[in-house]
Amino acid sequence: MTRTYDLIVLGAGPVGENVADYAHQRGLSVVIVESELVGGECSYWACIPSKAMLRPAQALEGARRVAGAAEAVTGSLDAPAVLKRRDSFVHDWDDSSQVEWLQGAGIDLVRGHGRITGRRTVTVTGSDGETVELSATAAVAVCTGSAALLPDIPGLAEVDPWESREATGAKSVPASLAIVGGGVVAVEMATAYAALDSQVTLLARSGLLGGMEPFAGELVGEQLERSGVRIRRGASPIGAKRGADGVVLDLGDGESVTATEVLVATGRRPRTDDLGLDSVGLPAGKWLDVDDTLLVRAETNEGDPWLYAVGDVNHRALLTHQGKYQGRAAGEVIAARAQQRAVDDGPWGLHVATADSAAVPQVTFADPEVASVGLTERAARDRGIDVRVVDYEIGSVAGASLLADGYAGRARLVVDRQRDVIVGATFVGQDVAELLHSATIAVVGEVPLRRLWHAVPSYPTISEVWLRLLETYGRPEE
Ligand SMILES: Cc1cc2nc3c(=O)[nH]c(=O)nc-3n(C[C@H](O)[C@H](O)[C@H](O)COP(=O)(O)OP(=O)(O)OC[C@H]3O[C@@H](n4cnc5c(N)ncnc54)[C@H](O)[C@@H]3O)c2cc1C
Ligand SMILES: NC(=O)c1ccc[n+]([C@@H]2O[C@H](COP(=O)([O-])OP(=O)(O)OC[C@H]3O[C@@H](n4cnc5c(N)ncnc54)[C@H](O)[C@@H]3O)[C@@H](O)[C@H]2O)c1
Repeated sequence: MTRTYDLIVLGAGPVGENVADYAHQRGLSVVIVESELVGGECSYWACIPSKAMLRPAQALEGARRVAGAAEAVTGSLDAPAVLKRRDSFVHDWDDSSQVEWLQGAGIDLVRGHGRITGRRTVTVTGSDGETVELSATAAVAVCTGSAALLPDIPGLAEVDPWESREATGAKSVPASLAIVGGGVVAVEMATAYAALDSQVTLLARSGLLGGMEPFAGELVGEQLERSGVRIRRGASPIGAKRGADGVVLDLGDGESVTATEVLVATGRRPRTDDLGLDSVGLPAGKWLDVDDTLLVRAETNEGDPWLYAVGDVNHRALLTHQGKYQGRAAGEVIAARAQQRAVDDGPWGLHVATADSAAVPQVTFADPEVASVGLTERAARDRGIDVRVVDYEIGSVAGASLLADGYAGRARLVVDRQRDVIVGATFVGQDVAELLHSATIAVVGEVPLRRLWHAVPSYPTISEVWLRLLETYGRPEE
């Protein structure tokens, strides 16, 4: 028998949960389909366990940088205790509390692998092979996320490399770890494992943290090297094999790297390969291209929109908070269209994810932290914006020097001169993560610099860097 709902959500990661919740709050009946754990990658194998592993290192380093406290720190991290605390944050990979939340929110759950079988229909195959047929009156939202992408390097798959799941879920710390990649996963895991006393080698083909302001990768790289990480810039393996001493990566220039384990952190692929997309004329294994209302741009939606893609799977911004933001818009717009209410789909409307292209915030939890929002200088210039950039050394701010002896960090504002507004901001330094939302509000709110002079930062906090940046930019003309 087919079960009918207004909305079927495929994937109960953070994004699917938000689509389901917001649509349900507007009166739609909703079923969510999950093949693994309710809470998704973020809760069990990504954001939460990685940050739980990084926080003890950050606390320890924080104390080491304050004379008086530093003398009280006599040892290194207790790896089993760090991993035990990580386990508590992922509830030992048990999703009962999140299932309880779904029940409380009035959302039905069907466990199993969902496949689209035609317009508004889905078949779910459970782990016992039993199937459940679902049909939607309004929409199907694909929120199936992404998985690690393994590059086509001869021998790599055969050495059973770690992907992000193994790195965030490890039960012990390998004596040495080679990391392929120089992006966020590579940098965060290098930080965590180096602090846990693993000998880490980073193979960063195109440097560190590409796509961010160049000084972010430079400052993070310098600190990683100070903490004992070997960084091989421009290096990428051309072959891999497992020997008696661990994995041997051939760098192709006569050199090789040997490590107990190798972590491959070279990006993501969409989880659309076994989703039945061909039944509605879409190719398998590709990112799903969407408009600002998260509606898939495809023939199947012409005249009768029903298929949405939200979160990582649409490749707009592979971040939990940004996917959840999309999820709120998608849940609302699906309900509005189902109830024939007006759709507010102009820029910054209730039913769109405008910030995806203008103001994506991200914190990389390395040492130093990298907190950025909006456009880098380069991206702003590429968009033809009349840009002026101001930089300031955060260590010169009283709040920063009190926070840590010898505080090192830098802030940058990217200003659109014509409109007198900030289009991008980057802060690199210890404990700058919580500073980021002020910049996000300035970018999204398009607050004129002239007005920002009236936003007075408290003394003595790191926020005073805002004032220093404005002073560096210059007081407005009368
Ligand atoms: C190591 C690591 C650390 C990260 N840290 C951060 C961070 O600190 N901050 C941040 O913002 N982002 C972080 N990210 C990114 C973040 O994890 C993703 O952006 C986020 O998980 C995307 O959410 P989602 O709901 O789109 O997908 P997912 O979280 O991947 O959830 C998708 C769900 O769909 C289910 N599913 C897939 N196919 C099917 C199917 N056919 N049927 C039924 N269910 C299906 C999956 O089992 C999964 O539960 C990190 C990523 C990694 C890899
Ligand atoms: N704190 C956070 O917000 C956080 C943390 C982790 C991950 N994430 C998200 O997860 C996503 C995935 O992160 P990621 O680090 O895996 O991907 P990424 O796209 O950020 O970085 C991939 C890196 O791998 C390198 N690379 C690609 N192919 C390679 C090859 N064949 N050989 C050597 N190097 C190669 C690239 O040059 C790049 O440096 C990101 O989009 C990120 O936003 C966010």
